[in-house]
Amino acid sequence: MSNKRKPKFGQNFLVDDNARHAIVDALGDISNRTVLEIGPGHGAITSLLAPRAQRLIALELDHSLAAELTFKFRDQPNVTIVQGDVLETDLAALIPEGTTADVIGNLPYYITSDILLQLFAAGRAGLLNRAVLMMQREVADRLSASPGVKEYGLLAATTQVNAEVDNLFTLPPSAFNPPPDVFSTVLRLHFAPRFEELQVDPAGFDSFLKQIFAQKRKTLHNNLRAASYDPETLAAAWPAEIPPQARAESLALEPLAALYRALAQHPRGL
Ligand SMILES: C[S@@+](CC[C@H](N)C(=O)[O-])C[C@H]1O[C@@H](n2cnc3c(N)ncnc32)[C@H](O)[C@@H]1O
Repeated sequence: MSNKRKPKFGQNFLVDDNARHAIVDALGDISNRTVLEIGPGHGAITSLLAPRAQRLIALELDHSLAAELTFKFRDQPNVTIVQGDVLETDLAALIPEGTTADVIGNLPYYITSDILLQLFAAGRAGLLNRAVLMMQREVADRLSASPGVKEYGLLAATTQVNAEVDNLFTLPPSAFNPPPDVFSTVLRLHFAPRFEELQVDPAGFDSFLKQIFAQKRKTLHNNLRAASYDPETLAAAWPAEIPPQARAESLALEPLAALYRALAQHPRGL
């Protein structure tokens, strides 16, 4: 079988010099930081990070690119190239104990959501401080959307309960070689899990968010009915601040957390 059409791991390499500087600058002072780079490719960002970071660990799935970078950075002892799948990598094992790391990456777009969930878990474990990530513009818009706008949904709520999000800048396809079909946006995340402040347990609130955002066209009430909450339980627990016909998409995290806490106190009928 020919290898010609084998999918190549979302490889669109950044060729815009201003953009690669802006991405690395967005991480701020990294002179005493451990930085994890996801998908270094040919090293467009890596070569700027190497002289700035105290320690740089770059995770690349593609064997030939990992070999190319290992050779390129062979004389820079603060740089480690790891060949492997980021999603199969235990990030904790890469970060010196008792410290936090920063993450940077022009992400392989086909696994953006999985990488984000992995980073949120590491953020909750207190392993990460901030991340500068490039992703497809539409996905970035969904992560950073506010309640009430059409892009707001499960991805925004999940992101914003784990991190503060800054939408930094957008690049056209021509910034890459080969050019992707989509525009790309760079976001900065500051990992700041809000579970304690919202008085919710992380795993339970995660599941609750999945239930209430399950069907966009349904009201919050009807999504909870579909998730097998009985009407009496919902009536007894419903906070006065949430209109009966509200959709989850129109509500901030605080009222959603209030509803979650109230439901947790009521026996749940089926
Ligand atoms: C969009 S390219 C970015 C390359 C380079 N950072 C740049 O800006 O030019 C994504 C990179 O992620 C790598 N990659 C894809 N899937 C990966 C995975 N599961 N784990 C680690 N790296 C991956 C690809 O091989 C590719 O080098």
